[in-house]
Amino acid sequence: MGCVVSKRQAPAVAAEKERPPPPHDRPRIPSAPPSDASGWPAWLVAVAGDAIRGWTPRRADCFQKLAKIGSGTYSNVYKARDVETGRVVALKKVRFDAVEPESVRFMAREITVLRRLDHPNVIRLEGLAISRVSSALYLVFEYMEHDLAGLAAAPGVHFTEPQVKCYMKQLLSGLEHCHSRGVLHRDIKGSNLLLDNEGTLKIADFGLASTFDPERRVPMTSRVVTLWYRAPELLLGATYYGVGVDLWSAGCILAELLLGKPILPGRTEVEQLHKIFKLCGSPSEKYWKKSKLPHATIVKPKQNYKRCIGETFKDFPPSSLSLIDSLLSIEPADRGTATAALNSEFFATEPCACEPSSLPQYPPSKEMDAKLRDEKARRPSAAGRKGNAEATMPRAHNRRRRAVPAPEANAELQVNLERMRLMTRINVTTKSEKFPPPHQDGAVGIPLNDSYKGPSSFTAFDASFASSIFESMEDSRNTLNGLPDAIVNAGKSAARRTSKEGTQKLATSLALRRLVELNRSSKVHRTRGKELEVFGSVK
Ligand SMILES: Nc1ncnc2c1ncn2[C@@H]1O[C@H](COP(=O)(O)OP(=O)(O)OP(=O)(O)O)[C@@H](O)[C@H]1O
Repeated sequence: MGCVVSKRQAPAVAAEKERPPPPHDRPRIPSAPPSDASGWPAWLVAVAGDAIRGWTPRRADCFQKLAKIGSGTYSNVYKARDVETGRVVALKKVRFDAVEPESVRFMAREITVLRRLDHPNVIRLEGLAISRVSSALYLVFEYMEHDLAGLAAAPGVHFTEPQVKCYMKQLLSGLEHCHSRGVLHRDIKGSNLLLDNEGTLKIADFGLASTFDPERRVPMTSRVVTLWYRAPELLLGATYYGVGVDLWSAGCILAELLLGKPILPGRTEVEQLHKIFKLCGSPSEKYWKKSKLPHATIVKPKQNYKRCIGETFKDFPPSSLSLIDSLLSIEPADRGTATAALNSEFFATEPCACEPSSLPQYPPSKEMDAKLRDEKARRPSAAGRKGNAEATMPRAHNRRRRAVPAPEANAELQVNLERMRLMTRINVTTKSEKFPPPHQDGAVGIPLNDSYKGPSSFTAFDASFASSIFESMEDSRNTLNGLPDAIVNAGKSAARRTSKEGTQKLATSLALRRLVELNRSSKVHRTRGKELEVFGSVK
């Protein structure tokens, strides 16, 4: 039953001339002479020779940048034209530090993973380009017009059941391929599911992906996956996990497409777990005993919740409920596999999935477009500023909250911690904190909210952090179990103060709390090197 996924290519277009990138776009990495005739820089060959083996770099000036289309934690993405062929491509300029081998290795992991994959529902890495001027490295991808998050948030877009089936079928087919090639994506979410104008969905952004071997399990970091799509075992600190983490995210996406909004929009890791338990039921005593997960004693709810997926989603097509039910199993093994999901009743029941090519043609819609639309709507117009502000402000329900990637949220924490370190003169910097990047950071309970304006808004963030973290801690007192009372009390009283002294005390208490967290997560930091080592050896 169902449809065959279309494999059509994006059309080629005429060539234009290239402009050099502006100076502020250049990374601070030193330019290095090419190592050999192939043109790869020495720092890349030395550390990540495997990732580039057999490939020749393109020159960055073979591409004309047309527009910036995305900006992530580790990259800026541009729509560009290949001057030689005239094809429009996406150029992902990756951020890394060429003098830090671990940073280069982390960046190269995305390339190695992508080169393992070859499927119509997985983004294809077409090549790599190097700028001789700035030593920047670009990943060259086929260009995709939309992403699922942006499309779902576009005004007036509502997906029918055959459309949802069409998208889900493609997502699960892509995941089936990744898993069969030993790749865990570890960041499945709407903005990483790209769509072209032919209706083809491709899984993108393998920046957090990892290889795995089900026969030889090795510990991996639990600091992966954007919060709203993060499986409970990761929230509980699991370091041994498998395909279940991607299937959980796929279950969240399926329910989100049918509901029209995210189903588990938690603001902190504790709140996220709470939302999961309220929907999926509290884990059994057997689960807690068996799992021995690191954070289990800290976040185990006192109250017992009954599973209520059927009641919550009573308006969903009945055949979707058993698939959602299995994908959102607390026990990872009960989520099955992508293949089992593709064979589920949902896809065999009428109405069947539509053909990708029959999907409506949408105007370009990316999560970034939705973000810009929201920002524009939020800015009062000149008339509004003159006194009619209310008329120009979007109503809260018109604004769709977006998933903030966990790495971004933790990057915010990282920057603030750096400042706190300066203020408090407590030096807790370790190499493992610097690399792997901020998303590996081990803190719990960081508020993610719409008001986040980036790392520069220290004061505003400080205030919201102070109030919301302790409010949420009051809500779920379990967060504080395990932290010394002195730290908790210092943090609470500091949060109540608005004076300079109060801010410093808050900083001190948070830095101390951070020390406790670092101690707790040092195991994860240590396993990180192992993960990379194993990654290198799995072929
Ligand atoms: N091949 C592509 N075609 C069109 N747009 C793309 C393509 N690849 C990425 N983008 C856009 O750029 C954005 C950022 O890309 P990507 O997710 O790979 O980077 P990232 O730095 O890992 O981001 P994040 O931190 O949000 O996970 C995407 O959400 C998407 O909108």
